[in-house]
Amino acid sequence: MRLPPAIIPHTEELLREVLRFTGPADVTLSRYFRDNPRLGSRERGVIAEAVYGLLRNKTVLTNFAESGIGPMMRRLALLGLADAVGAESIAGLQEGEAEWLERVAQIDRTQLAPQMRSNLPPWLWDKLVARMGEAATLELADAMNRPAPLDLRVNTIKSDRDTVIAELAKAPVACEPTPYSPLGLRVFKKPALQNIPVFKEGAIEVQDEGSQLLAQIVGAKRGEMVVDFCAGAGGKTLALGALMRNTGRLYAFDVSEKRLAKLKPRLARSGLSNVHPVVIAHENDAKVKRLAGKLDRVLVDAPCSGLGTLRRNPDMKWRQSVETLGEMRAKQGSILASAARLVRPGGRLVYGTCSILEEENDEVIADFLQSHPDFILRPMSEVLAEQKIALDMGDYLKLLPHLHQTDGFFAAVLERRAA
Ligand SMILES: C[S@@+](CC[C@H](N)C(=O)[O-])C[C@H]1O[C@@H](n2cnc3c(N)ncnc32)[C@H](O)[C@@H]1O
Repeated sequence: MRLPPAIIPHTEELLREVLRFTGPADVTLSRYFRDNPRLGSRERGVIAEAVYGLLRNKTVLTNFAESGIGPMMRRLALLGLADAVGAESIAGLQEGEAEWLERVAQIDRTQLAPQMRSNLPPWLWDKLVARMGEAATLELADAMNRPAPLDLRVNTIKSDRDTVIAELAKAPVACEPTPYSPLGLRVFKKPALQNIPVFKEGAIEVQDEGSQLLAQIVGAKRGEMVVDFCAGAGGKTLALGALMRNTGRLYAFDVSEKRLAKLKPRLARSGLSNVHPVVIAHENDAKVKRLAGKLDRVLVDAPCSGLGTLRRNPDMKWRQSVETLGEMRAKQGSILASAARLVRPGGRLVYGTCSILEEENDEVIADFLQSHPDFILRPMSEVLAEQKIALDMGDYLKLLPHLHQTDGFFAAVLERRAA
């Protein structure tokens, strides 16, 4: 079925805003749809797919757009829409546009130069190729250019994985257990979860399998004192609280009151009562210092470039640069150093990011270990064995979309030497 012609100017206008990269694309999209309430759900879906497709394949599509006619933003909108729904579904094309889209559709994209095909910015392409070679970088880029499946985590305070699979089947939602996380389910079609009883009852939460694993390797146990230092909207906090069986004390710190506020309704659904959200002004806040040396486990899910989450946030690759990475790294080091003071002798500090870059990962840990001789690295292979997670890793957890079908994640487990 053909789409209404107004889809083209709407996509064009939205792209104009999104491609300024002044804020996250998903925020710009939500605002645009709020401001244009007459757009139906099908139209919104198509426009979003076109915009996200354009962000994913910007290098290739910008190159194709050069051969077209008419204003550049319209050409980009048409290419995004043609990739999303096929040129034959677009109504309101002007003279020559259908033929041009037909010519573009004939191009064999696998024959394009590797860097163009990767749709990565040159600085990122160069960095990844230097580390992993061209073939692996292309595989990684291809995997990051495909939308992520929907992963769920079963909340063991409320249910278990088998029960949830059976309950979802009634909805009906087909899913399968995730390969590595013992609590994960992968759903291939994206249902409206809000109306499904197991979601309303708090038995499931949306969480990428990689993110579930990061919470799992913290190894938080019943009755412990734990801090989630960068809790945000609480994805990992909720997983940690359940792993602690709703006992002990789990502090959820964040500098963003807005993000922590989003944790509240999730907490209410989860049935957890061991979580204490605390807004801090910065990583050296007095509220942090008061807990020095008292914690069994501290998780630092650090603010990062987000380059491991390109499947969901393809705009990140265009919003980051070598300069923003440098700023991020300084912040990460400072947060990790402050969080380390909370850990009791023998306690553990877990550092994680959703970045695939060594600058934000291995290098932050190397710097930390050099300046903190009272901490040692616990090899990830050992930590995973403790948690009975069948993943083959060395010193660190390094999850990659093309190898593990998760977002890109990094994690290191550090232990404070016993006094
Ligand atoms: C990767 S996100 C956390 C995601 C969250 N843990 C989850 O699983 O949903 C990083 C968080 O760090 C917070 N942050 C930034 N600077 C911080 C600081 N100095 N101290 C504590 N949190 C900080 C940000 O507000 C953001 O919510």
